[in-house]
Amino acid sequence: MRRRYIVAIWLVLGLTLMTILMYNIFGVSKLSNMKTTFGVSKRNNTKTTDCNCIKIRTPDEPTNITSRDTKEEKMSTHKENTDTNKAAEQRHYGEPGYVFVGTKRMNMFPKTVNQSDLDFSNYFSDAEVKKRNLVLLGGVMKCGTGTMKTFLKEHPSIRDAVGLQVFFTYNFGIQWYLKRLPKCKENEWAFTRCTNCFMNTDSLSLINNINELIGKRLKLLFIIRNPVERMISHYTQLKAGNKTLLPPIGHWIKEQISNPNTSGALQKTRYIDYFPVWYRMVGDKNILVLEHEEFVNTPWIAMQRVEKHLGLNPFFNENSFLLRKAGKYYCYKTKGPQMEECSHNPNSKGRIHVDITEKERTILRDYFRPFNERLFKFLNVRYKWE
Ligand SMILES: Nc1ncnc2c1ncn2[C@@H]1O[C@H](COP(=O)(O)OS(=O)(=O)O)[C@@H](OP(=O)(O)O)[C@H]1O
Repeated sequence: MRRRYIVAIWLVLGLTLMTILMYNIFGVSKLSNMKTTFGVSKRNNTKTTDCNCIKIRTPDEPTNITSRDTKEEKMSTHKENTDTNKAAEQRHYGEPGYVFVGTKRMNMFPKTVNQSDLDFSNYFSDAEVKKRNLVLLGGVMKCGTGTMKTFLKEHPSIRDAVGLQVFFTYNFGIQWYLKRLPKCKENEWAFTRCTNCFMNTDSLSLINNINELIGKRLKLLFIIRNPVERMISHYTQLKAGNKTLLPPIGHWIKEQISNPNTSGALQKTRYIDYFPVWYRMVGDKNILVLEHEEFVNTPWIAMQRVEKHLGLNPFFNENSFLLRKAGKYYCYKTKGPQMEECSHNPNSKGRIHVDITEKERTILRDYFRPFNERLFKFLNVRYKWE
């Protein structure tokens, strides 16, 4: 009899334990939308009842979201543009989420978004939108864009559109961008950079739409660099972030050149493939292309070109910059308590490049020569890139 009681007690205990376990598993499966797909926190795809967040789709987001939402896509560690664009298609506001830019996990969603925020008129009137002057540094990655941003921010007529950096590669809906553009007075410019926009056709169409909305007040800025050096810089950056998987530079170059249409590194460096479409989009007078060597060696000349391009009052001159002893790069000069100082660490950007043989350099040089020739003709310049 006593034995039966003990068995019964064990049964009850067992059943309770099983129920708790089942409940937990069920609960977890309900929350499985917290898993990541395409590097996007799926929390943002859940309905109100599941996670207490609102599913928001802005009018200009693609409509095929639901079919994509159901797919369990494996998260890859390395996301180039194609993947990030796919990711953009299923992005929604809601609880904080994140995206992967390359392998970097970045927070991107505003913490709270009210349903009413969907109403465009909550932000600004049509007339106000037209007051946004935007200057976009559209690339190219590894050509000095970070330093250009540091310098430009010093100009009294430039307003940094902080929240926009890099995000033009994603389609969050046009309001998302417009909302983050600071209001500008007549002679002021909101500035942001988007180094990956250069060869991203989705960015291009998004930017084109924004340009239309702001009354074609968009000016574009690009910095380009000797393609061989840009490739080595690109590889050096990859190497710094991915020490094991990357082949030696010689192999990497061969790999890129045998897959020219899928190599993001080559695409970014074949400048002539993308400039015509940018020029067509904004017209010749709204686009300025600078060259890396000039920017590094005589930043005041490059910055004066930018001022002229934007119709700004002269602010930068040779005296605005400081080259520290044994330093490679100029910085913007400020007055410190005792002496002239740099507004930022000029060595915060710029890596020591990996070694590369002359033969490997020649392979790159030969590959890019015809593209460079076409570019020079297009831009009507000739850089010393050999
Ligand atoms: N102070 C200063 N002045 C002018 N130019 C500078 C400066 N610091 C860095 N650099 C150059 O910028 C290169 C990095 O380019 P980006 O800032 O576009 O890189 S990134 O795309 O944001 O990663 C960087 O490339 P690497 O040296 O190949 O790393 C430099 O050529």
